[in-house]
Amino acid sequence: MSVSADISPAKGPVIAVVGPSGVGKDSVMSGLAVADPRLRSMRRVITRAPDAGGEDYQPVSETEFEALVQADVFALHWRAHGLRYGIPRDIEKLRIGASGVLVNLSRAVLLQAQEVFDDFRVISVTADPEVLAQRLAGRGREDAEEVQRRLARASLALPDGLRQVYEVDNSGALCAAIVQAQAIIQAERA
Ligand SMILES: Nc1ncnc2c1ncn2[C@@H]1O[C@H](COP(=O)(O)OP(=O)(O)O)[C@@H](O)[C@H]1O
Ligand SMILES: O=P(O)(O)OC[C@H]1O[C@H](OP(=O)(O)OP(=O)(O)O)[C@H](O)[C@@H]1O
Repeated sequence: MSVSADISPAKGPVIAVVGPSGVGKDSVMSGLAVADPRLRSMRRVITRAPDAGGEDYQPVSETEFEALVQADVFALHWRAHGLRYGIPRDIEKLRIGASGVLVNLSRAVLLQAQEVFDDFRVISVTADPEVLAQRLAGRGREDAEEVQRRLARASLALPDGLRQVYEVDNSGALCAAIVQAQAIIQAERA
């Protein structure tokens, strides 16, 4: 009788990149993904207008989003900023053979995410409050009122009970934050 070895490729961790609006989550994620092609990025489903710019996302209507919820398509979904966001269960396929899958999550769903994903890490991106205000205004995706609403949510704390949380300060140059995040990911891999 022969015993066959398990040769299925390993699954990379789910790496949540979190922090206040405008802190640089999408910018850090893009920089990490460019530097390491084995690091994948999860495309989110969002009830946002299709032409809003910024991250690559799948735009859907409220009705379409609700149909996806009912069809149990999402591993995680939440509401914030008047929008609905979903992470399809397909994220598990993206993990196969990857060094990790980056995903932009709400700080409010992290404990749930820790239960859903068997290998889950959090990179918490921070920046000084005045820097946040400048970046949000400079990005130009939201109007002034929405920028104020987002700034009011900036200090939301991370939940207690997260097992693997690492902080990256993006108050300065973006490349410095990317280097910090790379060091964290590589140290965890070693
Ligand atoms: N370190 C940085 N220095 C200068 N501008 C930055 C830096 N990081 C991000 N930005 C800019 O700030 C804005 C918000 O960044 P973004 O990645 O969209 O943040 P988030 O995804 O956290 O909302 C964007 O216009 C981006 O180009
Ligand atoms: O609960 P919080 O941690 O405050 O996060 C709320 C939402 O804000 C971010 O969304 P989005 O990417 O649309 O906005 P951002 O790019 O301005 O951060 C994040 O991905 C969450 O969906």
